[in-house]
Amino acid sequence: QFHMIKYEDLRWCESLGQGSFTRIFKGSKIDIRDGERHVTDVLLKELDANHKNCWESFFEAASLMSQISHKHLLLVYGISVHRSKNVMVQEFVKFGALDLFLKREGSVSVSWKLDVAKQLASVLNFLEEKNITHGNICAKNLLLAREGDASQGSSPFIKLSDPGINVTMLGRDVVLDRIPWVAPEVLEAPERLELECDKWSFGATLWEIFNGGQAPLQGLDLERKLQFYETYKQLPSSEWTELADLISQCMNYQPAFRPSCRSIIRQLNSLITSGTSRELIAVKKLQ
Ligand SMILES: N#Cc1ccc(Nc2nc(N)cc(-n3ccc(CO)n3)n2)cc1
Repeated sequence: QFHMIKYEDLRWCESLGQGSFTRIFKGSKIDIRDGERHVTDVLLKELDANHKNCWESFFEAASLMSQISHKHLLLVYGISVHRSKNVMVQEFVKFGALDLFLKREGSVSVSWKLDVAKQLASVLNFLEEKNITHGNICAKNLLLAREGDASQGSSPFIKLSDPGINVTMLGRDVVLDRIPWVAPEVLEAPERLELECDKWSFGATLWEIFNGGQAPLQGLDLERKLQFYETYKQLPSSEWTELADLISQCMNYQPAFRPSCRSIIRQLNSLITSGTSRELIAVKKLQ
């Protein structure tokens, strides 16, 4: 179910960092099509050799992404296996991960943030309709294909990345470190990863988007992160009550009480109307 790419058709360029058990590089792939040489920018995601036992899960995650297509789902060109290297070859998304962009950019408009949130909600709705759980929704896995520029009125465009190695394959500490993105019920039973888990993670990701890409509960050690769930805590709420309400609805400790994607999209639409007028009033006050 995968296009196999020949190792010799790939070129590695600079390293771009690492995820859990993976390293990512900018690269290029070379295709010869109708006698012409085509060079395409790609993102090469290498699975650490010492985690070879996860390679099925690594590729399974990617194959999920390549069996369905959606404008906000990252395109996976295929995989390349060569000696001890397992590599996933993805489309290179121009502006990289959203969390780093938000940290770098600092101030993007409320409508920019809501536009990104709505795009994420729409791809989650698409996955929900196919009864597919992503399992690793967070700002780091949202890639920015278009920056969008408020002054030019062009809007951002995001792509949801592959979920990476399945949470059932990860050690407990890695799962604990994913608090507060990982739904509480997944801690108890990782195999019970269900659609509702993505709603919880959506709430944590919305919090990131409206907090400048800062990681929620950053700096808490694993013990304190676990206590956060054991004492049913909520993330610090925004002054914007409607936004805070949506985040806490998504981050409901009872999975069944979390809103449907349609409800999330409806609530985002009403935030967009109230949010942009709030912003206009704020701007008028400044003038
Ligand atoms: N400076 C800079 C810069 C870095 C990366 C890209 N592009 C890109 N393309 C992808 N397909 C995936 C990713 N990822 C980044 C983190 C993860 C974790 O999942 N993925 N980055 C563009 C600019």
